[in-house]
Amino acid sequence: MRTENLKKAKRIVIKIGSRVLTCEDNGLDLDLIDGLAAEVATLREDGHEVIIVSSGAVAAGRRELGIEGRPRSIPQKQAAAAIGQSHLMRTYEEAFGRFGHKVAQILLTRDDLANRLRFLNARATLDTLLSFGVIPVINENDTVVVDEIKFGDNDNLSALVTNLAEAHLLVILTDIDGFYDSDPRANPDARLIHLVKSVTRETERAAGGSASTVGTGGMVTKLAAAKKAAQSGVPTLMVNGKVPGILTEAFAGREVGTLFLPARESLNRRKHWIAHTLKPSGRIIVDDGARAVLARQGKSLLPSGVVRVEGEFDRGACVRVCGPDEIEVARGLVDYSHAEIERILGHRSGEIETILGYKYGDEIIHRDNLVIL
Ligand SMILES: Nc1ncnc2c1ncn2[C@@H]1O[C@H](COP(=O)(O)OP(=O)(O)O)[C@@H](O)[C@H]1O
Ligand SMILES: N[C@@H](CCC(=O)OP(=O)(O)O)C(=O)O
Repeated sequence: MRTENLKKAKRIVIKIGSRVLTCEDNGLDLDLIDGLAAEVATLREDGHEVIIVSSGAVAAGRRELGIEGRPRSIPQKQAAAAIGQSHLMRTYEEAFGRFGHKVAQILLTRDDLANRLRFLNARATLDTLLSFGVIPVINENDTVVVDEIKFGDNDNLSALVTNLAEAHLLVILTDIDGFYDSDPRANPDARLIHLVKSVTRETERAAGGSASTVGTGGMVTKLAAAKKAAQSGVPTLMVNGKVPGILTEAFAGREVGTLFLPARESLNRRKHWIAHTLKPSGRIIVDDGARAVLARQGKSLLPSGVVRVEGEFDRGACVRVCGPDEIEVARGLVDYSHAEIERILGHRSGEIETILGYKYGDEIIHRDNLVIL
């Protein structure tokens, strides 16, 4: 099953973490990058298309700037990313150049992917680069991001890129042999899990954060990424990128690292984008009855099931739908603004026009725009 999942993947996203790319002194590990380039070149020869999501800009740049530990302020981090990103690209260019491959830099913010037009543009650019045989190297545009438009970590970004590029496999390279039943740095008896059929709450409880000064998110964000990829119908392989030849071993069918299987029922690309790429701008609290029909019967959300609305948003915005216990059950695009929903909540759909004087439709969120979480 493992070999089949890997071999049949024509388009692969490979995420390389800061911990993999840097040495003890926090500079870029040039030998390691050369080794990875050789392995990726072999994957290309075997007919795979490869997109790299690479971290390491901040780590590489802070050494250049002589900053010890994590950069203390956001402008410091952004300055480190600016200097480190060009260093990173030069290193990839040289490493892949030895195998006759060209690389292309793509820097993204969450805003770029949340806007459907820019999302489709980014997809077309990626397709074009791949059709020219180029290896795209993607990172977050750290120099300009502020909290509101941040992916936050590259694990998350790599899952969104997997959906963007309609890739068939996500590979996460990190500094540990895979996913363990508890953080091996804290528990020496932790056991490596080779196969995760689905990321459940229990799986999530085993994941800890990052102990390093360069990594962001640790295992928590990696599991979240694997879960998002699974929802696109894509498996995720997590292996130790510090081990020379690890990709070759994995693709030869050896049981290395952790394989996360895709969900049996995957979301279509657009619904995945609604659930994971858009940032919700408010909440709609529904009653028990509405929660049950949304979750079990895949129905649209009607005004009669809404009890409260929180936040300010326009028609077309992405919002969270929560049950009476405030736990999020779904996410979707609204057909009415928060102000309109406040006026029609609790009413039957037939009354919308009388209350507002106009009507866009019977639903607050149509089922085509609604994703059950
Ligand atoms: N259950 C777990 N299994 C494996 N690693 C874990 C677990 N919980 C926490 N970790 C930590 O996650 C770290 C990898 O994440 P991180 O430091 O963010 O690296 P990267 O730069 O690759 O993103 C590991 O070094 C490990 O200490
Ligand atoms: N965009 C940042 C990386 C942030 C990040 O998620 O790092 P990591 O957890 O090491 O993948 C950089 O290039 O330094």
